[in-house]
Amino acid sequence: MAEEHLPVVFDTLVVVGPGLIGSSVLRRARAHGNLARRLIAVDNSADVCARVMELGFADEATTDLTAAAAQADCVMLCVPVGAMGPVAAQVIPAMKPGAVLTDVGSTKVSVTEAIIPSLRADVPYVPAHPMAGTEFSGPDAGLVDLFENRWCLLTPLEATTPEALQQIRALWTRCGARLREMTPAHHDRVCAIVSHLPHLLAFTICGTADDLAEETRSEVLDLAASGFRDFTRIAASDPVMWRDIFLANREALLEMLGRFMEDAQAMARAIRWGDADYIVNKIERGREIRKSLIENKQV
Ligand SMILES: NC(=O)c1ccc[n+]([C@@H]2O[C@H](COP(=O)([O-])OP(=O)(O)OC[C@H]3O[C@@H](n4cnc5c(N)ncnc54)[C@H](O)[C@@H]3O)[C@@H](O)[C@H]2O)c1
Ligand SMILES: O=C(O)C(=O)C[C@]1(C(=O)O)C=C[C@@H](O)C=C1
Repeated sequence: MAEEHLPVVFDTLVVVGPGLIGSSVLRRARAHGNLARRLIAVDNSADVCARVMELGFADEATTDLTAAAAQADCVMLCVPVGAMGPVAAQVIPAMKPGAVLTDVGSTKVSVTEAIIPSLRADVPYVPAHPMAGTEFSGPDAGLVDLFENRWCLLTPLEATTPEALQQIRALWTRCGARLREMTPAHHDRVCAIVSHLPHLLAFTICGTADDLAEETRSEVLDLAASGFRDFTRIAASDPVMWRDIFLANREALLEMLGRFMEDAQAMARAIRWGDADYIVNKIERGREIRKSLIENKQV
């Protein structure tokens, strides 16, 4: 059967936090009609709720979290990772028996540990993380095809029933994503290197260049060419989201930063001693990685 003719995965889908990720799911659900029949957005900002209604990608937008949760067949938490635990503690007691809880948090150990204490035996929980995004945030930033061909990582737990896992798999597949399952700890190590460390480097290099510009009272940043500009795109990301991610994935991120600093030292040594082979080998590995991402349609 063609995807658009499939029965909906959920009757009522409640998205808490209709920002970049939440509003992209809602836009996709609205456009394709095969995720859910009724779409409710919940946000603690009345301005965001008003904007959601203007943009028209939900049937209802409300600040009343528990009233919305009581109507849900699925609640998807799309708030910053530091808010997941407190929001889940409010949502779960209000949910119908059998309704599914899921989240999209960028870290999985901290988020699952924050949610598990509030879980009920009759509310299955499926942790998920779509590996897609931009540097923008808020309800205007969402894109209907944000998840097309991107990975969505699932970290099922004891509290994940096979039926709920199937439903969340179907939801992300219908958003266009490819799926992988792994443990929360493995997820956090992988994301520390492919997502969290690159952001840390981008924030840091922008700060270093800005300090230099101030010290030398010169035009350093005016002359930024595209190498530096590529760092500034991710450095423009949301401070609350990234503060929460860095603090939530502290151990894995510090481990990857340590490894990176050792490798950067090795590069410094090769430059100092004129070890051209070392330098060329590193650059060639970088080119290979870029090529394989392009082949995998991840660029
Ligand atoms: N931005 C990305 O690239 C990306 C990618 C994958 C996953 N994620 C994860 O998705 C989640 C959302 O990220 P985003 O980029 O969509 O953020 P966003 O800032 O665009 O949206 C978050 C929304 O949550 C609302 N919110 C915050 N606290 C709330 C609370 N306590 N109750 C109700 N609403 C609340 C905000 O008002 C905002 O509308 C985060 O956990 C993030 O780690 C982000
Ligand atoms: O493309 C970007 O701008 C992103 O930052 C997206 C990105 C990433 O690092 O790849 C950021 C955080 C996520 O949890 C998943 C995806």
